Amino acid sequence: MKAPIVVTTGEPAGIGPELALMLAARHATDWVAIGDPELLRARALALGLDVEVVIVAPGEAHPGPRRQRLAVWPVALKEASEPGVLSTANADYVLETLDMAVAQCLAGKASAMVTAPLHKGVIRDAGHHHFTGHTEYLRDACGVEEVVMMLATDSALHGRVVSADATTDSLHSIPLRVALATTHLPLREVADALSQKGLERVLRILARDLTDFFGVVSPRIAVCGLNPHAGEDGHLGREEIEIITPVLERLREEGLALDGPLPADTLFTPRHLDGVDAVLAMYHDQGLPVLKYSGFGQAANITLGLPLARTSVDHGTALDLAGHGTASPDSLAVAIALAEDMGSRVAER
Ligand SMILES: NC(=O)C1=CN([C@@H]2O[C@H](COP(=O)(O)OP(=O)(O)OC[C@H]3O[C@@H](n4cnc5c(N)ncnc54)[C@H](O)[C@@H]3O)[C@@H](O)[C@H]2O)C=CC1
Ligand SMILES: NCC(=O)COP(=O)(O)O
Repeated sequence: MKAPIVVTTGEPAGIGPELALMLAARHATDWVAIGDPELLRARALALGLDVEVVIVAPGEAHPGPRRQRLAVWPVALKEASEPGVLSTANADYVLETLDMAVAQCLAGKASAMVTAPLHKGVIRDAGHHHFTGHTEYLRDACGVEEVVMMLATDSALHGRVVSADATTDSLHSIPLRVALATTHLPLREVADALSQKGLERVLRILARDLTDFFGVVSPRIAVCGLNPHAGEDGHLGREEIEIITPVLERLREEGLALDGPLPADTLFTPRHLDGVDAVLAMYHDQGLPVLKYSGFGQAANITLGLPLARTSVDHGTALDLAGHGTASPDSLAVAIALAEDMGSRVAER
């Protein structure tokens, strides 16, 4: 029996639980949700979604795909949850769903994990002061030194090369993969967090996983500078000269195809993206606004460098929409489809 993909349902006050239910209402699903079955039943009832929530023992196989049925490996809420209302009491519940997913993936009982959004702030407020996101939590849970966050628009999930039509003047038609050199940290700490060693590790993971998971044989990666105009020859910052360029030169000697460091403002234009397989941005809000402008709601977030396959949605908890049934489940569907593909490739390597 094939191990199922598991979908952690995320922050119980957010849209995660209802997105899982919406997909189960529309399609015959063969993945297993991890979360509180009573929460899911209550949300289904409130939203008028005709979905039977079936409890399965953790690690056990899916009972078989059928539309309007959602299989769940149960984790109990710490207290009842209202849509849109955060509670620190349920932070440990959210983390327990992740721990179950990791343990079952590493034990071979799950083939990949997909995460619905959690709320980073409420988990920190609950006392997990070092928590910054799934990406870093999974890195530590899996005991690896470095991981890479990459988001990809749906159209960039498969196929060899991100090929921009040079005559296109809109980003909307361009498949994009955007990876980050740093993830969740205050902007004022970004420059200090960049190092030659870290950047080299990130580029090696990115190049390897573009090949392993996306079938790109010799990936070409465009690397952003950190500073305006990529530092303007040192007049607007020295990170390009002291950190980024030496790493790129070293890795080019090994045969990696790396462009840059390039000014980030013009890198994200059709001509510069032509033939590029992924962009490496130096920080979260340098790269992700472009990705989201290009394909918000139709993209997936992938953690590269883990010993398991993990994908996620491209959005957050959307507390403003929770409980209304109006949020789009499309990104979750994209993330699940990608996890299917990645899961089989992780098993091969
Ligand atoms: N993978 C994850 O667990 C992620 C978690 N977050 C967390 O989510 C929380 C809220 O973050 P925000 O920055 O407010 O971003 P957000 O994505 O939750 O909301 C931004 C805007 O997008 C809308 N939106 C989000 N998802 C949507 C969907 N599926 N369909 C339609 N509209 C949607 C929201 O209504 C809101 O107007 C934060 O704690 C953040 O850290 C954010 C991104 C990813
Ligand atoms: N904006 C993407 C993001 O914050 C993803 O966070 P996470 O998957 O590490 O929780």
